[in-house]
Amino acid sequence: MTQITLPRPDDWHLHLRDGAMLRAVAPETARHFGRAIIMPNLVPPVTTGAEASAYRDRILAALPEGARFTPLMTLYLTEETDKDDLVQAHREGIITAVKLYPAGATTNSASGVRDFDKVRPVLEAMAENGVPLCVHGEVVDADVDIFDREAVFIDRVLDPIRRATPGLRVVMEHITTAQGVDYAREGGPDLGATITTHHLVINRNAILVGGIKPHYYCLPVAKREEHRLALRRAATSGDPSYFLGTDSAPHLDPLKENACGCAGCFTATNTLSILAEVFEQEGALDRLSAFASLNGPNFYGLPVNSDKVTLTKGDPVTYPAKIDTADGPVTVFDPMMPLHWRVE
Ligand SMILES: NC(=O)N[C@@H](CC(=O)O)C(=O)O
Ligand SMILES: [Zn+2]
Ligand SMILES: [Zn+2]
Repeated sequence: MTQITLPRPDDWHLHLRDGAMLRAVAPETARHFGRAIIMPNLVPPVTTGAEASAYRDRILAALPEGARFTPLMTLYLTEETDKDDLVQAHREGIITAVKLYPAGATTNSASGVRDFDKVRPVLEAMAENGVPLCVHGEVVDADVDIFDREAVFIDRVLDPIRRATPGLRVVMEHITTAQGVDYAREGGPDLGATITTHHLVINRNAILVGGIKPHYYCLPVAKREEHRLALRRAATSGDPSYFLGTDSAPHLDPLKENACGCAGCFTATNTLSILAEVFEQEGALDRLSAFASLNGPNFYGLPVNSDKVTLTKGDPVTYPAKIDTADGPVTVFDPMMPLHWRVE
């Protein structure tokens, strides 16, 4: 096969940031994707319907002329979240989902949830009103090894929340483990999971072998090879539980190449070429559309995009090593392999 055509893909987990960074990265996603779930972890976070609406306007203003890209907004869940404002923002179509960050788990998560009992009434209102909860699934307890934080979160936090809140629709964001893959598969129609592009490509060696490679550091941190292989089987299976959420998470290079570097891989620029390469390696090009274009809208109850994208196989594609923002450069994720699929 040298050409594939799919319904225009969507990105069900994306960081666009704000200001100069937003203006630089929004066109990178809008070039290939129809919609994206926009993460609310700005500083300060997007916590109210009014803030989500204003942020959506800033995103639309940052898009190139003629772009057909729809940002799907989220609210950042805090222990102070006003459930009436949340439900109203969802009814009015301002927000598509709500994001749960355990406090301290990742970039800009200090305002996240510490005591899960405090958000129980909000979660119940979300279940009643069909508002999906997107979850960064890692515990932050100092005694839990960073490579175990996702698996422990499933047992200690996620499973109890789901049992206590029947009907709550949950997306396990950026799963990185075989345990995440298994839990998502067995969770029924109210549970889905996003998988990033980079976790299909790298295992934890990418971060540490031959020196510290800050551009491969993200959260949840990449795990052992057996977990990467489980993610590849899941993503390429066609199973409706799994869909693409790139978690493209730009940080300025000086903040990554730093004694305390930020977590996040910036993959918006070359994601579709990487995915086509991965799916071809797995003999699953015919299932790329399920993962990138169909399963996400089906989970969220949205129509599949009506326009198409075509990828053509040929000589290795070129893409910039970095993109420029008015505040400095951002390194594009290097998949450490040639990419042969060009997006037309
Ligand atoms: N994935 C990351 O490593 N970083 C994300 C936050 C997140 O998605 O956890 C970011 O905002 O930079
Ligand atoms: Zn996260
Ligand atoms: Zn993220």
